[in-house]
Amino acid sequence: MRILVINAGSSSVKFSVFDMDTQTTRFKHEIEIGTIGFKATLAQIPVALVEAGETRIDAIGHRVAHGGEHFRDATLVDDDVIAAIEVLAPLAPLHNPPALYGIETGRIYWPNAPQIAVFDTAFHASIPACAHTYAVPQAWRKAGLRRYGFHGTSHKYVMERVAQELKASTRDLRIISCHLGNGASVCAIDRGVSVDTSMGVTALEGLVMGSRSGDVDPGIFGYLQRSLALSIDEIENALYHESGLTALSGLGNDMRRIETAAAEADPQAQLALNVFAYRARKYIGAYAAAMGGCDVLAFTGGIGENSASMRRRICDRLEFLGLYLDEDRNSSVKLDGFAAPQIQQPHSRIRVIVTQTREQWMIAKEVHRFLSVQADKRPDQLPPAIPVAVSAHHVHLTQASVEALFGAGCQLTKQRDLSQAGAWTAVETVNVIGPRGIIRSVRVLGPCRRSNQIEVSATETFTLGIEAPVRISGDTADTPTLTLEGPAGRLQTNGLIVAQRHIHMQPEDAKRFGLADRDLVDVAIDSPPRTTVFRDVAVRIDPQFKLEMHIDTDEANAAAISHGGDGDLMLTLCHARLTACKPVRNIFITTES
Ligand SMILES: Nc1ncnc2c1ncn2[C@@H]1O[C@H](COP(=O)(O)OP(=O)(O)O)[C@@H](O)[C@H]1O
Ligand SMILES: CC(=O)OP(=O)(O)O
Ligand SMILES: [Mg+2]
Repeated sequence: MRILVINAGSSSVKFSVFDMDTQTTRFKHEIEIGTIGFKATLAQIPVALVEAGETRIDAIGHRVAHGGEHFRDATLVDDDVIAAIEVLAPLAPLHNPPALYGIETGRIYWPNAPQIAVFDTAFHASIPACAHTYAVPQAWRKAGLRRYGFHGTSHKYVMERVAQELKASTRDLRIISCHLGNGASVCAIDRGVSVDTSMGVTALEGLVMGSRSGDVDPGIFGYLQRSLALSIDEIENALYHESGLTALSGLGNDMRRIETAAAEADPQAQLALNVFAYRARKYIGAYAAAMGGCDVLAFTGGIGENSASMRRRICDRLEFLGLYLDEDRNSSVKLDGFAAPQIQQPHSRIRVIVTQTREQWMIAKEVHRFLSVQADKRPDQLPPAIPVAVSAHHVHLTQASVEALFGAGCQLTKQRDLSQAGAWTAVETVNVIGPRGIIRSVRVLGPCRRSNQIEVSATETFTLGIEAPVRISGDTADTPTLTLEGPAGRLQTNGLIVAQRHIHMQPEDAKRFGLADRDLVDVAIDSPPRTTVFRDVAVRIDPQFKLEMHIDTDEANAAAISHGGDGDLMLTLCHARLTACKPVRNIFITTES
């Protein structure tokens, strides 16, 4: 299959043709938008392809910057999708209109090729509410005002490439990805998912960019309107087109030119570099705090890839995080092929990696995957129903904790077996104590484990007064600490999680469904009048497992599944079905090779 990918950025249009059978790039080209505008630039694509002999196109992938609330995955473009992208255009005025024009071009020149939109915002759908919510009136938030974030395809590629380079799983890494191009953003990627990013509801927030301001005080709008009599359109236009490096340097948006002028003692150019670097450094510090640490700092985008001196400026004063750049390695970075060199000193706690971004390749992979899933989605292949069980709050304990809570030498007493082989409820219960409140008589599950794990619903984290991460069972690194109380004593322990909804299945089930461990799937539970589709359901595969989906009490309540209150655990209550035979995505994809 040959896929044409069109990536309409704010300063350039990049397009490539990939052969997915051989996993090779057949053709790639980039045109600066410059003064001719995006329409004239995009019109050159068919011409360039014909000249290169690339006339066979089986499918077209489009980078669409803004997908809003609705588009979390690659989507087949039809009239409704075009209309939805148009509606979002005011939130991405530099990006969605060129993407739409690219789609129109595709329809005219390759009318038989399916067109698939891949959204910048999709990778950031995982950002938690505390990071995506603006503290503004509810009516505005209802109207869709929230952090969406952009450059998601690029940040996702950086995550995968970094993990591959370090021979690590993305689930073990906290990555801060800096995409520094004409548009620029930073992303905090915590164990495989985006948890914060510097761009917001529009691609105007965050870092200083080529011609965009990045963060400003929202108070300036009223001030500029009243004091300088500027209209909203004038203010917005200036923030998009006449700000950033262009405004600070007075030399335009080209970082090379600004660096040259700064070296020749131009004070405006020097200020531009300092403001750019300072803002980036500030976000890196903030995201290290957001993730409780950082393992990798990655640079990509035209500036991140090419400007050793900007990387140096940004990393200066990050030594307190344990980040020590190696000056020689930094200044001798060569990104031939798919190189991803490490440029930190040997004793640096944080690895610093530079890599070219590969947005077009990522989009081609998404398109290919999307079309393969479509091909497999025949109704007769839909898998059978999956039993659903609801887990109430419960704890898993180590033997040492059992003794601390119930007395020296105490062993848990089995109450009854649970549906998953080897798991049982114990007679014992504990009180779970947080800074704000207590959950009493929480059931202990056996057998003992290697670490303590306390599973509560998101609602109950408010009772406790502690914020808990959504995690797959067993993944308790860096989880909050609280107090457990038993008849023989109290114990401070970490391990508080809200369990990620998941499906247990055997390898044979997985094969039948075409799924791999840790794939994320969409699952529908038909429970009228509150039929619910759960997304981000993790697949867990083990020969010991029995096919069963587990949700918590909050999720059961949302889907109107009656589960007999907080005490009951794991009774099969209803059935769910996968909405497709293929994963939506995998939580911890590490390599593309
Ligand atoms: N060798 C270099 N040194 C410094 N900056 C560079 C270099 N090469 C490219 N850049 C900068 O990269 C930016 C463009 O980045 P790019 O990622 O290609 O843009 P876009 O966001 O349009 O995709 C420009 O500011 C350009 O000056
Ligand atoms: C979202 C954005 O700013 O993209 P680009 O860097 O391609 O302009
Ligand atoms: Mg870019």
